[in-house]
Amino acid sequence: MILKQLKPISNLLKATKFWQENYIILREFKHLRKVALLALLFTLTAAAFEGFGVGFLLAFLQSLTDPQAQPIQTGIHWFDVWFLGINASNMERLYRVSALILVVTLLRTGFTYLGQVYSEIANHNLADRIRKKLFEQLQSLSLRYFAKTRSGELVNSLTSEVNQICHAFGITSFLVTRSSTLIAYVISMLLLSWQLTVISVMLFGLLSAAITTLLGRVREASFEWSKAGGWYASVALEFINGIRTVQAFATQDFERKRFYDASSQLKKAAIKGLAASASVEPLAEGGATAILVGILLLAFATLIPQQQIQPAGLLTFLFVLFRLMPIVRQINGSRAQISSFQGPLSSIKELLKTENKPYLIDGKLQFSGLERGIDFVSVDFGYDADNLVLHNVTLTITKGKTTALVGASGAGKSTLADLIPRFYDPTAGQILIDGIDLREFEINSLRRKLAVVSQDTFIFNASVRDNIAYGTENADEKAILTAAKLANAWEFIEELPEGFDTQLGDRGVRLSGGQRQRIAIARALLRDPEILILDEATSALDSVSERLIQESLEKLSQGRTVIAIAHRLSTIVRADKVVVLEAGRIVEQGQYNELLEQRGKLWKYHQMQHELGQVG
Ligand SMILES: Nc1ncnc2c1ncn2[C@@H]1O[C@H](COP(=O)(O)OP(=O)(O)OP(=O)(O)O)[C@@H](O)[C@H]1O
Repeated sequence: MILKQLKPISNLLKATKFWQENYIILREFKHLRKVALLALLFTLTAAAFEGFGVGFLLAFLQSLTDPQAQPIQTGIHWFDVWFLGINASNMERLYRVSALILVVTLLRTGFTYLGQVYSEIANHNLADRIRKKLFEQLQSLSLRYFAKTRSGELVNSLTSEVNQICHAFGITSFLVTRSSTLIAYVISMLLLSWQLTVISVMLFGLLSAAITTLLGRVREASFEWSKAGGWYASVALEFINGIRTVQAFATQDFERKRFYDASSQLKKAAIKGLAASASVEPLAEGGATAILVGILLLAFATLIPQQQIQPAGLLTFLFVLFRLMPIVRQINGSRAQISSFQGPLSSIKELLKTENKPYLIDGKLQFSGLERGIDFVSVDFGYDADNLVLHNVTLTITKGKTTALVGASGAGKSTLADLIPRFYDPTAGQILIDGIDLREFEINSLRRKLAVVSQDTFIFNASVRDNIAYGTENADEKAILTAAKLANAWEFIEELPEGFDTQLGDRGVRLSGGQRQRIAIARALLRDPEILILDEATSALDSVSERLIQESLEKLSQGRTVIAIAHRLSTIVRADKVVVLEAGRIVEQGQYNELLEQRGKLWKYHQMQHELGQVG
């Protein structure tokens, strides 16, 4: 009901520049409107009590300074008789008004507390919603986006910048609280002396304009600060993730310099931002004090001699003005803080925007299984528009057969394989599954039938069991054990301190390359995929590990459609089809022995590896 009546106000708000610039975040308030409205209601009630308090204070001061004067009245008869005691003695009035001041103060502080609590609830709910929105956004983006964006910047936005935004909205609601108190005070001041109020408002207006100029500098500094924060997080993350390489290449000094530079830049940007933001409050306070003194002198020189204001009125006016000063200071301080959050706010808004990001548009068809095969028809692909990595690739991957991709490093083998789970979409041409364009299938229904095994499989910070069962819902213990055994992983899992319960990843045991691969194979076996993409390990494994992995891969491949990226030809001798890629083009395809007989590209690779002793 109330919400409907607020519609014209919300329409007006939507027309403002502020709304249009911050729409992407403000729209989240739609889900928090009840809490936000309660916060506003409590805040306004607290401000109203602040105004009543001033009125009662005037009555109190009048009883003290001028007992003979006509008592101050509200015009509400029962209230004036019962609460203000207009018919009672001066002492009695003093007691009643004192009690009223006490009650009003208690109510004011109570409502201020409720206002603050509810606005904090709104802020934290907002931060929670934004964090989840960012997560959804990142999950729906194509891998193209991640290839171009620094992970440190993303981590910085997801952690520190979201918190800063939450803080910014906390400050905004504080600003609303203080502004409504300010309005209550200005109304009380107007009732006490409109002349003094007009002069005060004009002077404070001038002060505010001066401060606004200063806030421009704060805003600018905040952008630099946010940029430096993102860069620092990137450097820190790279240093931690690359610690092995750093140590192996003895590049500690280089990394130290990079880290120190990023940290110093962050320090400089932070100091610059804070110095600009901190200069606002002293300026506001100095200006406000000068205004207060000026008004005091003016009142004594003109209004009191002309009897335009009584001493009790002037005292109350000055009391209000005195209480107003910290409020004006706080309002300006909050404005400065809000300006300093413009940098993070703009990063988050940028991240939430949808129009400038690559998405994979989901299809509608459910993929229920492969019937014939996958066809690449004149497929071109480039990570960026003017740099094609695959050129005119036409290829058939037949159901139940193994298709091996061979070629020099950088030829485009992994890129070609990445198009099948739709990590990327072709720049031109089509990929057909049983004659239907891949893009028509719902992505997850397709990916559920597919598994990728590569050496850089991500091991999660979880138990061995959970790592194997990752991506397979409701996997039972027996199936996990069978998968681990078939993948030849059980032997080393058994040796781990807590077997299946051993924690892996960040905080747990680190696995060797071969062990990681066997976990990946077990994960894929449990998933029981129809289509299997095998990206063979490039690093040399010892002959025992290699034999174990080869053996488990053969078990995994049985009865499935396999796309194998091979570096050592020995692993694909038995493939049904071999596709040779060179600089993104298919240069040969056919059966292994037939291609060897043609003495073309595959034969050359074969010869080279034969010399190295990698094929028989
Ligand atoms: N995320 C990416 N962003 C931009 N370019 C990329 C990306 N990944 C790969 N490339 C480029 O695409 C080309 C093909 O790379 P791809 O990884 O497909 O080759 P590959 O044949 O699998 O190589 P390798 O055998 O070394 O794994 C390379 O020139 C590479 O630099």
